[in-house]
Amino acid sequence: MSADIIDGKAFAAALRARIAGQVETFIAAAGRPPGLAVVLVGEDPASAVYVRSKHKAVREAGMEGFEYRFPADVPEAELLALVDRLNADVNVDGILVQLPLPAHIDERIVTTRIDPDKDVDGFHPVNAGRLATGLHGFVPCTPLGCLMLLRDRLGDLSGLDAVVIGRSNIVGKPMAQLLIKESCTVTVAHSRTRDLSSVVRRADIVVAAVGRPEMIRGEWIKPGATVIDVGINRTAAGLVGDVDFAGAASVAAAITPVPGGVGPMTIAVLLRNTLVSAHRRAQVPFDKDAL
Ligand SMILES: NC(=O)C1=CN([C@@H]2O[C@H](COP(=O)(O)OP(=O)(O)OC[C@H]3O[C@@H](n4cnc5c(N)ncnc54)[C@H](OP(=O)(O)O)[C@@H]3O)[C@@H](O)[C@H]2O)C=CC1
Ligand SMILES: Nc1nc(=O)c2c([nH]1)NC[C@@H]1CN(c3ccc(C(=O)N[C@@H](CCC(=O)O)C(=O)O)cc3)C=[N+]21
Ligand SMILES: [Mg+2]
Repeated sequence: MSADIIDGKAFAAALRARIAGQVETFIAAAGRPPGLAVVLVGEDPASAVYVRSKHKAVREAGMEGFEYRFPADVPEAELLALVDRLNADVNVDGILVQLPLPAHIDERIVTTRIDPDKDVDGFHPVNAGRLATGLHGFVPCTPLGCLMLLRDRLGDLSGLDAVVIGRSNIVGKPMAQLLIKESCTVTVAHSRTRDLSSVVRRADIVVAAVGRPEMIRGEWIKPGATVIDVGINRTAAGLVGDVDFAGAASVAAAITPVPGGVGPMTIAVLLRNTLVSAHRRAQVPFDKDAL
């Protein structure tokens, strides 16, 4: 193995410590803590684990967490009524409805009901549009976390060839938007891409967000590339990413592990977005780029 391992867990811990410091300053100025509401529908064990670790991180940062749980068969209208109440609650700066939702609930309707200025997930179409057009708004946590790791590692990304594998609204598309903004030459691959290995082969930056265990092979990676593995796959062998880690690590310059790479960044950026939201809503000045 020759690649450096990008320690997302350590980077996220340092970011969370800086956030905790800024939370104290915010409380002194605003007289209340930043508040994040997390809504969980159903009993999916993986979702329950994420929600618990989000909550722990919220409290450790000195923020206030509001947690709501519904049974899997909750009517959509009841969920929307909660979103309306949270939109109106002055102590709530951020609202996160854990996805996926049960099949009888339309995720688009729920996501679109959240006030875009409390949408710390960055999933509302208004925030997607803001990102696409260069306006201020919330950027989805996972892609922004990936970008922070890339900038920390590579500095200026301009002119680099980047390939994003996956085109979901929550990871692939916003990741591509961020890399375009960084002046990378961006290719977005997906299930209909022909000859994925050749597409990956030319990339200086590979971001894998597919949801298929170890499908991005080490032999596809250009020597010296930086590999960001977003995938979280539970297999008999344990938690693995979308990248063949051992194979890729023998040719890449740097690679994120799973676990301990992108996942912890997602949670740290969620806290960051909530802190930014609190400052905006309370009209307390804040330099988010200094975090
Ligand atoms: N670490 C973290 O914080 C997070 C991790 N994740 C993980 O990231 C992964 C992706 O998540 P998400 O974007 O929500 O997933 P989706 O299932 O929404 O999207 C998967 C994407 O991968 C593409 N794809 C599927 N099969 C192939 C293939 N054989 N070749 C090329 N592309 C393919 C799909 O293409 P098409 O559009 O054509 O169907 C689609 O665009 C998952 O493992 C998920 O668990 C997700 C969010 C946060
Ligand atoms: N509204 C919404 N917002 C989300 O941001 C959201 C969501 N729904 N639904 C599910 C996905 C997935 N996601 C992860 C968060 C943290 C880890 C994480 O902390 N992973 C650790 C440990 C993983 C483990 O042990 O299970 C790691 O990779 O090291 C992973 C994945 C957020 N998501
Ligand atoms: Mg659904």
